[in-house]
Amino acid sequence: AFMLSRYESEFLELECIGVGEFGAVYKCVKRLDGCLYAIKRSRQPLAGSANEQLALKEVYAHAVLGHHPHVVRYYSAWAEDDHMIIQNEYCDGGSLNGAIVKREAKGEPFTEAELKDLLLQVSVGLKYIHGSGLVHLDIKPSNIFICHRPSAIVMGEGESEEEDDGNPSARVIYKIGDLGHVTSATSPQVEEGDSRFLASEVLHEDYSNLPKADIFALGLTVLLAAGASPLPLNGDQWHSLREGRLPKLPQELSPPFRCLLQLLLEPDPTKRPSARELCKHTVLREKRTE
Ligand SMILES: Cn1cc(CCO)c2c3c(c(-c4ccccc4Cl)cc21)C(=O)NC3=O
Repeated sequence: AFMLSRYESEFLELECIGVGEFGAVYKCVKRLDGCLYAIKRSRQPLAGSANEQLALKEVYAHAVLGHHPHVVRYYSAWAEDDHMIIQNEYCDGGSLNGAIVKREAKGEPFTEAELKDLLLQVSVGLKYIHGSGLVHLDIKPSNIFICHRPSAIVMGEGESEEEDDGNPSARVIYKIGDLGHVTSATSPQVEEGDSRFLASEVLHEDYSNLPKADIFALGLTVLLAAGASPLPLNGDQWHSLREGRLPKLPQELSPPFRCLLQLLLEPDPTKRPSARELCKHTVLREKRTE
């Protein structure tokens, strides 16, 4: 087009880092500030369509959620050339899904200490989202992004609002991303997320405990990081994963941690711990056992 779009004038596109039916995500550098951003460009949904609703809910959620260390940060969104564009924080460590694939390939699933760190960090992010009266509804490894905290203490004007989660030793920071399914926990318009991570009560349209559906999906997410085999989309295996039994794992986990994971997958959502309870859970708080 003769008129340079805002996307082209403000950003230099470095590489495509993801493609889906939604559109594509690019790693870009903003010409003005020289910083990296992840920018998703998707086809402008038809005005008044369900997809338009989804696109708007994503932007509303980011606007409401503001800044949190364990939620991917939102910078801007706009429409042009028949596309919707959202500019988010670029997480330099890829997605948790990518990390799981890499570790599996090397035959090194996450250790119990790493699994506890993952569960604790994502619980802190979920506590913030749930505390804002919202639910994510698409928690899964490909929607959790990794930032590598700089090893040296970065001098200079640190961002004051990023309160630390009190974990000085963590070199890896997990951030909840893709808010495309976020909705109100109390007056929800539920757009189901990935069926592999869907709690059975949501499949049966029981929306009375939506925050606990995020907890269920988080339980399956941690199990995958622990080395569980890929999750079924449907069928008998799908149902047996929702009867409260843990799938086979390639590693022995300590009984207290196994119990906690089992609780996350409880068929009865009221028996699953809340994000707030997980953040205080002794199993996750104790010093590293090894
Ligand atoms: C596929 N993919 C890869 C990455 C980079 C990981 O090193 C990524 C990011 C995002 C997103 C994203 C997800 C959903 C909506 C908007 C965006 Cl920008 C997708 C991403 C996002 O919001 N921030 C990212 O880093």
